[in-house]
Amino acid sequence: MAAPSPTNEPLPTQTLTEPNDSLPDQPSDAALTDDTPLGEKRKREDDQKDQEPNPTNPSATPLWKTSLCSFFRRQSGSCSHGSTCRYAHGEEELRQRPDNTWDPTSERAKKGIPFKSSKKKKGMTVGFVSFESVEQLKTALEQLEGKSIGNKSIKVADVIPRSFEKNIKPTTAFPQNGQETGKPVISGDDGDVSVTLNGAQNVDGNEDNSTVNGSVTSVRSVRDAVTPLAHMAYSDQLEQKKMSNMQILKRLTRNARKACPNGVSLPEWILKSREIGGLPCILEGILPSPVINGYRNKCEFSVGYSLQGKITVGFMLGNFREGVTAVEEPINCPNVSTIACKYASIFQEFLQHSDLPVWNRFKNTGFWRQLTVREGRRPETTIDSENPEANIAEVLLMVQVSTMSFDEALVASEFEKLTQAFSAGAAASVPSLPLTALVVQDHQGISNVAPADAPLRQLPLGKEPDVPEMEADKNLVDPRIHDYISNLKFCISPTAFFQVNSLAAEKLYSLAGDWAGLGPDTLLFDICCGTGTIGLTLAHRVGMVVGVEMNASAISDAHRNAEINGIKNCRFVCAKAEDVMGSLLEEYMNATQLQDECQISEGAVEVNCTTEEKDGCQISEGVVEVSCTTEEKVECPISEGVVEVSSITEEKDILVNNAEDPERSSCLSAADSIQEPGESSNQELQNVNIASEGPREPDSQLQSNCQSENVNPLVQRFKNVVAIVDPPRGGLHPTVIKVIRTNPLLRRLVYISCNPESLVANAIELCTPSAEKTEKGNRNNRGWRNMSAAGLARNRAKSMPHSEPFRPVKSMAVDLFPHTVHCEMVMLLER
Ligand SMILES: C[S@@+](CC[C@H](N)C(=O)[O-])C[C@H]1O[C@@H](n2cnc3c(N)ncnc32)[C@H](O)[C@@H]1O
Repeated sequence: MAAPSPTNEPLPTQTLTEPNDSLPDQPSDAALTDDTPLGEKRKREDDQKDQEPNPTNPSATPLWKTSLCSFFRRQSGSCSHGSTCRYAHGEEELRQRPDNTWDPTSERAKKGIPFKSSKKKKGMTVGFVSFESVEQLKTALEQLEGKSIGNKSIKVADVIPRSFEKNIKPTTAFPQNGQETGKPVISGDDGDVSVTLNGAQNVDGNEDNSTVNGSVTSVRSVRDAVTPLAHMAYSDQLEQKKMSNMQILKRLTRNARKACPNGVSLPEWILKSREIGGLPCILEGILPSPVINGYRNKCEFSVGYSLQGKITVGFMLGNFREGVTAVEEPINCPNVSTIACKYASIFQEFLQHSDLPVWNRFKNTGFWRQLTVREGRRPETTIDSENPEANIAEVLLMVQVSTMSFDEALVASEFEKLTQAFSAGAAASVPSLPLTALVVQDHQGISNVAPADAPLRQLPLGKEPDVPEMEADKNLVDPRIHDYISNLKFCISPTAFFQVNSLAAEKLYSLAGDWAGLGPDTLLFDICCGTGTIGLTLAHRVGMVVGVEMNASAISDAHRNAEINGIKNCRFVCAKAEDVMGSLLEEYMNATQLQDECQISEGAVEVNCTTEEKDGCQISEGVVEVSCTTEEKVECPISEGVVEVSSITEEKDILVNNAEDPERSSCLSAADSIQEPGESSNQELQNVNIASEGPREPDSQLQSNCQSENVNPLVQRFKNVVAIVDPPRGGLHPTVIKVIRTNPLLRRLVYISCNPESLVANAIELCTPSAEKTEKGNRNNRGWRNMSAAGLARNRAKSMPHSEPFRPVKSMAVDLFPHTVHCEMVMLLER
């Protein structure tokens, strides 16, 4: 099969839109496109029920038969609703709308504004309209300008034309692609939407000068799209990020003030915020990245067509939602390494001759979708910021494809050619490029963001001399690369999260550790732990780490990382934090309460173990005698007395010897836990504690945790329970926030965020004082759809169970992403 000509891509021209609410039941292809998810029909039926007219007087419903029925048209004149369908079965039945317009997909509407074809994806506020000629386009512009649908106005905007579309009459250069013809696009859920004519809108919306007749005077470069701050000195970039983070942080104060319930006094931190310009706490500054150029250890390159119409591997100039589909080579993007650029270029060259098509974002068809280049560095004590690439020792390539409906033999042969192309390209490069593993990810979804469980297949790069052919073909080798943070080695599998700027991440983690107030008697929860980086780099500073992560490969990496670095005081749980955090905290806190049950008499404490503990921990006597001094009593908040055990040395030794046996690991903890805090060195602790769990299905994981480690006595030795959370861009799940907020023993929380907006939203819930009487959440309230993240958080804060709020203590930005607007934010919350 030949690669399709770029002209097969529908020509993005101009978007024409209106909000959904003006035409709530729009059944045209705009609303029911090929990508209409399952369940849409049902939705439509529901809509229909809502609007069911009186059959004797259909015109009582103003929208009755004002839109064409797409089912009727698609199914060649049949529709299950028959004559009761509220949509028009054909042009004859079609009625004019109350605003005197016609269904824009109808012939009558088209008579008004001629056009060639249109395209819109469900849920998008923009659509694309193509025209037969410049004249047609001009007419449309004139007629559309200033038009409104309902009470919302139509906006017309350009999309960036690809150069092969420039100065060529669309009628001759771009034959109709045979789909979605003759339909203007109607959509939008938030009011104004744009009509895109032969060009693409700029992300910023103000730099583009592309014109409607297809000649572009200026479009944004890939450098500007990917690294918009690259034109500034690095010190100015830092200043800009600091200022913008300050503005975002101020929202926390404003929103928490707003959300503070009537009759409850404003917390001290809000009152004091006036002294620091409205900030919720001091922003200590911004930590610069140790490396400014070529720092990204992971780049995801899209496959598509350039402005010149050439198959290209690189970055999109904007996003699809904005009508931008052009992909440009990653040249001059200072955050990308030359190694990554070279691999993009090798792949691009390969695609020019491939027999399989590149992915078409409009039609959701094609084969080649994306190339991910992941780099692993050598350990290094001194940072060569001038030449960070000198340290790159390993490269993992992951090519995303959509194999559906392609011939297996053809696919296999293309994969073979791909392997050869990468291997030859890497070897031919001067100096040669590292190439550790090549993986193919099969993904059918609309966007390139594949689910964590999308099938992966490793392509053998060459046969190991001592590996039999069969084995090599079975891809037995684990496709992983390695990187180093804080002198620890990290194993990274293809889909596991790993900070893209490892050297700056090192700074981030150590700052988080410094703020978390760690010590040998600290139990650290590393929530959203990925490959275990935070917990493992801080493990030597705490008694124990419990990491929670939903990505099974990342958890498996975390286990391996603990092992290769000889760290034994970590337990990793593979589950969604919202599913297990409640139980995990309960598990540890329950154990704490057991200690509270200790009876202190004359400085001696008797710890009564439950039968379960006895069985689990093999403390045969069932009673352990401990003694404590008055002074120690004051120091130990858990048992009101620091426990000292004199008679279990032997027991401990036995347990240490069994450290390899996971069944015994909690017993190790038990024995160790009866040590006086600070008595055993942390190293010693590392030698005795092994409590890690392999990746399992998130749901079964929790059960198994609960069953196998009903009460983990290890917690008894911890005075200090701290959480470091590092959630994805969306922030923490509301359940996790609630669990953290309502657990009174969790006094300190370090929040690391790659999106300060979601940090603020989560902090509103964590820091707003409780009302005397908690409001019940209204599940039926659909107003949330239009709420900001902060508004939603304020709303949720009202139904937060009565609990002591946290207060923001300090914050610091850490720049992991030079040349871009992004930056990490760390905030310490205490109560
Ligand atoms: C920003 S990354 C941080 C990873 C890690 N702390 C690090 O620095 O490498 C967020 C991590 O949260 C995980 N994640 C996302 N949603 C989650 C959830 N609901 N429960 C647990 N982990 C989640 C992701 O898989 C990802 O590994």
